[in-house]
Amino acid sequence: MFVHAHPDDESIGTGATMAHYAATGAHVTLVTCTLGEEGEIHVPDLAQLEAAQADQLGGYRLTELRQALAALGPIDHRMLGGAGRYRDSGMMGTPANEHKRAFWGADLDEAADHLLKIMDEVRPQVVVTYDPNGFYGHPDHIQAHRVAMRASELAAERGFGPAKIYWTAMPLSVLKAGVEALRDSTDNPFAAVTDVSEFPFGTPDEEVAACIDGSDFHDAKVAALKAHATQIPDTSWLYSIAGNFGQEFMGVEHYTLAVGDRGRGDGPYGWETDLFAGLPE
Ligand SMILES: CC(=O)N[C@H]1[C@@H](O[C@@H]2[C@H](O)[C@H](O)[C@@H](O)[C@H](O)[C@H]2O)O[C@H](CO)[C@@H](O)[C@@H]1O
Ligand SMILES: [Zn+2]
Repeated sequence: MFVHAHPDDESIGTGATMAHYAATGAHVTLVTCTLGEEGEIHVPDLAQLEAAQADQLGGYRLTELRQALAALGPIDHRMLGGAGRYRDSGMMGTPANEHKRAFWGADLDEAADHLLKIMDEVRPQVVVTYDPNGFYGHPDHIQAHRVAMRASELAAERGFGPAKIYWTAMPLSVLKAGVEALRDSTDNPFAAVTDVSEFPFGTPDEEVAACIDGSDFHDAKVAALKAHATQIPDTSWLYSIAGNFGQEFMGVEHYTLAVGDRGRGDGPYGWETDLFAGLPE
């Protein structure tokens, strides 16, 4: 089960992992917490859907999300509390944080109860969400982390908690390699970056627990990103990295292990190659 904040996060952060496990026949559930109503719009013809005008972007992003999931494989998709229950809170400190339905202001136990109901039905062995900083500090990502962890705690009290909980992560070695790979690129989005510590994310390699190689699903992930056209323009840094550093960046996704026991792993830090490592077959 993947718990994500907005339509597009599932593809950007865990698209290759989701496609990998969907292809193995695992039951992959995605829970999306908001419709992304406050997002930018990189498709000029749709500019008037923005929150300040028609305020229809959320509904449109749900169609983008469904198209993205079709590219990733059979995915059981749920909206937390039903579509429209929680609203995209906007970037930290913006007025949208105060909207009466903003996810950032949601009652934690009420939101966790919505997720608990899905967990009781699906009984996930593994849950994937963000770290306490929401990977990069977005309020909806931080709240998604809190709701996922609270629901998992309540599920465990009821005897159906997940055996393992992972948080998305970007190893510093991969960040460094990505910045280096783009250094001579004409459209280097990170040209101003002098040190990877400037990024709001990045995990020391020794703290990473799992590296899921979904390179076989690189194209599926790119197709899913393309589906999110209002958020990810063709000029996005995501694609420039794909061109210069694609397989490693786009097809391989990393995680820290927040709950559960690590299974057998590879390499200098014993990174698991399977999120189900160590669980009974
Ligand atoms: C990947 C992700 O979480 N995207 C969020 C994020 O989008 C950012 C936002 O539009 C910001 O204004 C841009 O400068 C930045 O480039 C975007 O990544 O926040 C949006 C508003 O909450 C959200 O809709 C989007 O899914
Ligand atoms: Zn997001």
